[in-house]
Amino acid sequence: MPLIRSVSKAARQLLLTPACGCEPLSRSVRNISALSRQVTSSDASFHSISFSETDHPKVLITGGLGQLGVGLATLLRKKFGNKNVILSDIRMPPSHVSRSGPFIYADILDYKNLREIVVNNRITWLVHYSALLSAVGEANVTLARDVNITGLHNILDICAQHGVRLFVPSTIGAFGPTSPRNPTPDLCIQRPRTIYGVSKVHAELMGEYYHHKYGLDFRCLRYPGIISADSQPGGGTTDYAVQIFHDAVKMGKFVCNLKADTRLPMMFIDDCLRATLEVLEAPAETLSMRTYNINAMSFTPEELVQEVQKQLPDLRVIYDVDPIRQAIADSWPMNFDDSNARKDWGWKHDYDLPELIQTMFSIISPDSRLTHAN
Ligand SMILES: NC(=O)c1ccc[n+]([C@@H]2O[C@H](COP(=O)([O-])OP(=O)(O)OC[C@H]3O[C@@H](n4cnc5c(N)ncnc54)[C@H](O)[C@@H]3O)[C@@H](O)[C@H]2O)c1
Ligand SMILES: C[C@@H](O)[C@H](N)C(=O)O
Repeated sequence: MPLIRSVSKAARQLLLTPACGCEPLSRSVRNISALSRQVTSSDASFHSISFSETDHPKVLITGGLGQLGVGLATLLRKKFGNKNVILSDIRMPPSHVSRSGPFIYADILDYKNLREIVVNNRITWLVHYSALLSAVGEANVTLARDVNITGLHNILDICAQHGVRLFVPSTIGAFGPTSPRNPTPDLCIQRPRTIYGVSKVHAELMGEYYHHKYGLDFRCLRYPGIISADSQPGGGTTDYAVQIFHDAVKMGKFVCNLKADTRLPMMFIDDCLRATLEVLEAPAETLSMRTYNINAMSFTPEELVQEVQKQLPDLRVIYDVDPIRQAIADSWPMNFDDSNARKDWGWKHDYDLPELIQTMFSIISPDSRLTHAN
């Protein structure tokens, strides 16, 4: 069985080189042959991997041209070196992204191409950011199902077969109207009402199942709505909390598509990306779970407007509620309980609402423009 031999060799190397950050593969060596996707013996010799050449992980980020990927690549490249972090997406990278480090075309629905990229680049960590977000997903359920569920299956199989540590973000959207909403704990009823939420619960459960069954080193954080100054959100329900800063500065006017009293958990991007690196680096024995809530702040549009108006008192706000986004927001947590993340691997946010406002306005000046990754 050449596949078993090559995986056993990789497992031995992993055990000898813990600095690569990968968990022992003993369980996956026992179980990997049970993986549903058939791997031929010629594939198996192609898979032969060694992590002993480097102390740094070799990272692939899928869906890397969205709101979060470029920022994460910048953070990881500072720590692990430019050539060790590859951004990928199906869109054309803007020139500043191409110049900043390796970029590769990768469609997560193309299993063979994805596997080739992982193998040829000796990937040891994969951050799976490709997804259709909540509002865009409701507008195109079939595509959301393909990208968020079929795409995830490709990622899971490839990572399990090649001993790759896998990070998949989940979301406040993985909860639904029957979940406790204030606060929402890690373990409770999850019955989301969006294809986005359904696909994220599926990702959480499949990742945890592959961890237990095949030893996949799966790590998952449920992000709140993420607020960034220099990258554009990709079509979610929490997008208003980014847009308000730009519209306030450029136009002095903001049209809010959620009701004034809609409370949602939110986080500044720097906290989100640091949490991602921290959980990826956390020793496996500190992780009592594989899927954690992380939290920072929680506010309503009205509260955010009040804070923004302290900086720009002339800002005018109109509420023009989008019923689809409002129904989604009304089914999501108002506050997140992230006590397990704080206890297990020391999670601590840096940005509350005042620091967020100060930082956003220090980046977005009247002369600034949103950086469009597309
Ligand atoms: N931004 C947030 O507020 C937030 C909150 C919670 C969770 N998340 C999760 O974090 C991840 C990244 O979020 P984001 O805001 O950067 O998303 P985004 O929508 O901005 O970017 C997603 C990227 O996926 C890419 N993509 C789509 N189809 C693809 C395919 N077939 N193959 C490869 N790539 C494909 C898109 O081109 C896009 O660049 C997502 O999984 C999202 O669910 C984000
Ligand atoms: C919350 C998160 O998953 C995303 N920003 C959305 O609103 O869809």
